[in-house]
Amino acid sequence: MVEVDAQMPPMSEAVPPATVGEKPDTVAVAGSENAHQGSAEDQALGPVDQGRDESRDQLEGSPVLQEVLGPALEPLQRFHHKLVSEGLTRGIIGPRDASIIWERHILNSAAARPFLEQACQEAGSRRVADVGSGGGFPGIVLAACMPDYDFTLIEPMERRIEWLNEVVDELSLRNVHLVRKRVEDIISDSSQDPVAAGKRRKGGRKKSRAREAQGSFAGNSGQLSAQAGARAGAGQFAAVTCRAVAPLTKLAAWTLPLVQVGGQLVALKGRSAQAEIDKAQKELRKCGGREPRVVDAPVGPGLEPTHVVLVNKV
Ligand SMILES: C[S@@+](CC[C@H](N)C(=O)[O-])C[C@H]1O[C@@H](n2cnc3c(N)ncnc32)[C@H](O)[C@@H]1O
Repeated sequence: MVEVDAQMPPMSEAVPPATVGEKPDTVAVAGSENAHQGSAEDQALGPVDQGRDESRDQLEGSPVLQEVLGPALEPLQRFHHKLVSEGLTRGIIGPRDASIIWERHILNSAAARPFLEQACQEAGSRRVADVGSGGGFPGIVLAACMPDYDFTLIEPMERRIEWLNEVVDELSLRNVHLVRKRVEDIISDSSQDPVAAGKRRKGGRKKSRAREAQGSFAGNSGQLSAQAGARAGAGQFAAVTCRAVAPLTKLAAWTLPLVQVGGQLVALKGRSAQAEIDKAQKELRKCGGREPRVVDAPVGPGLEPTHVVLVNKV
């Protein structure tokens, strides 16, 4: 069993300075760039069992995978294979991740599914955004598990977008749109809020135009698509999910503006979830978040549950 704690490392380690012309990939976020000290996900998700066999996934061949993932198991096996064979060298997983990809990353991501289905049903839409998808957690896993839902994966780093685009093609996912932007830029570019719009103007049109030119990928096409970019904006999603991106004090403003009224934030979090909520009360309310709460999310039979923070948008 793996202890899962999706508490985020300090933002200085996690947020790439994404101005145009800069290479965000050179900033340590996750994977090989800081592999010598463990990936950001390693740091974010907590300690792992030191005595295990590092070369073989602990859940390989387990009936739990079929039971939890159902028809999504087949595409996710391909994702698992790609993570094992290329993930380390491409900076997607850390050196200690190979034996825990199923539980710590794939099943952990899939645990958000029932909460997203419920949120979408209540909001009357099937549009979901994953903010800071990294190597595809939870967005790729959820898109494979929920083929009738529309997923927009928001990720600013070029190298990760390239990886995600390959994954979308190799898994034949037809319900994924990739948007290469920082989420706060998406929000300010689409916001009707005069304060946010004012900030945008002050921030300079040049920079913002250039960022737009970075564009976005439409899933399963491998091509740039302006349409996919236009789909991501304030108030457009029934549910927004995320994992290991930022503390709730920051996530409030990075996620709730994307959620439509009547929708929900569904954030995968670690054991400090309640403490994060307590700290972020003011920020959550300011962004229209109500009734923040932590719920246990089953990961699979015999596996330790994870935690999900739910926040209603009013
Ligand atoms: C620690 S990684 C987590 C990745 C993935 N969610 C997971 O659980 O494995 C954080 C991710 O958030 C992305 N990120 C950081 N700042 C962001 C921002 N302002 N907008 C969108 N994504 C951001 C990073 O590029 C990185 O891929």
